[in-house]
Formats: sequence, structure tokens, C-alpha cells
Amino acid sequence: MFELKVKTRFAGAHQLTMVGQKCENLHGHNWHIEVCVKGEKLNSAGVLADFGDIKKAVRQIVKGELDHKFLNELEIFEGKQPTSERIAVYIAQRVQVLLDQSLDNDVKVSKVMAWESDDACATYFAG
Ligand SMILES: Nc1nc2c(c(=O)[nH]1)N=C([C@H](O)[C@H](O)COP(=O)(O)OP(=O)(O)OP(=O)(O)O)CN2
Ligand SMILES: [Zn+2]
Repeated sequence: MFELKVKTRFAGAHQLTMVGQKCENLHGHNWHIEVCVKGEKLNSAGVLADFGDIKKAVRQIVKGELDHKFLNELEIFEGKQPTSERIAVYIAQRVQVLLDQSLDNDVKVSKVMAWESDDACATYFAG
């Protein structure tokens, strides 16, 4: 089994209802996102997948859909709080769809880490 990891980041704003806590106020974070993918077989080039192809898929979602957005207003979080946990799940699911479309090799998103600050991170284990 091989596992690859790529990183990116985005700036976003959100408000979380967590009774009586400071995150109820509108505020922002510079999320650091790490995406891991795994698979059994190397392709003819000797890689599980080109880092560049994985970065492209991750950036399409993170930079294209989340960066500089007020996350509470996005349709994907309608009726749901945009927590780091939910951000990680969303990225995992959307990146998997893009990788299924673009790669020949069997590559699965294994986990996504959403670092909200230097000392707080939510990890979603996708499989
Ligand atoms: N499990 C989660 N807990 C919290 C989340 C979350 O997404 N998942 N989010 C928040 C808020 O976004 C809040 O802005 C950050 O809270 P916190 O880390 O407590 O605050 P600071 O970054 O200011 O860190 P300090 O250590 O208090 O200085 C809250 N919880
Ligand atoms: Zn926050």
C-alpha cells in the first residue's frame, strides 16, 4: 500500500453556533488542508499518481469553491454548520470524484486534515 499527501490552504469566514462561545461571532481562519490518497499499485511511471494531478484536483475544490468565501452561505453547508470536520468531509468527497474522472490508477482519498489554526485540526478518515 502506498500513501501520498498534498497540502494547500484557503482563507474563509464562518460563524458557528456553539452556545456562549466566541466562535458565534463572524470570524475567519487560514485553513491548512492536507489530503492523503492511497492505493496498491504503481503505474508504468513508477508512481501511484502524479502529485501534480492530485494537487490539481485538490486546488480545484479548495481554491475554486472554498477560498475567500463566507462558508455559512455556501449551498453545500445549507442547514449545516461549516465546521472543520464538515470541510474535511466535503473536500474528501469532491476530490474523490475528480480523481475517479482523471486517473487511470485505483486511487482512494484516505484522509483529509483541516487545520483551523496551528494547534487545532479535524481529520476525516475516508476509508
Ligand atoms: N471540533 C471542532 N471544534 C471547534 C471548531 C471546529 O470546527 N471543530 N471550530 C471552532 C471555531 O472555528 C473557533 O474559531 C476556533 O476555536 P478555538 O480553537 O477554540 O479558538 P482559537 O483559535 O482562538 O484558539 P485558542 O486556543 O482559544 O487561542 C471551535 N471549536
Ligand atoms: Zn472558527
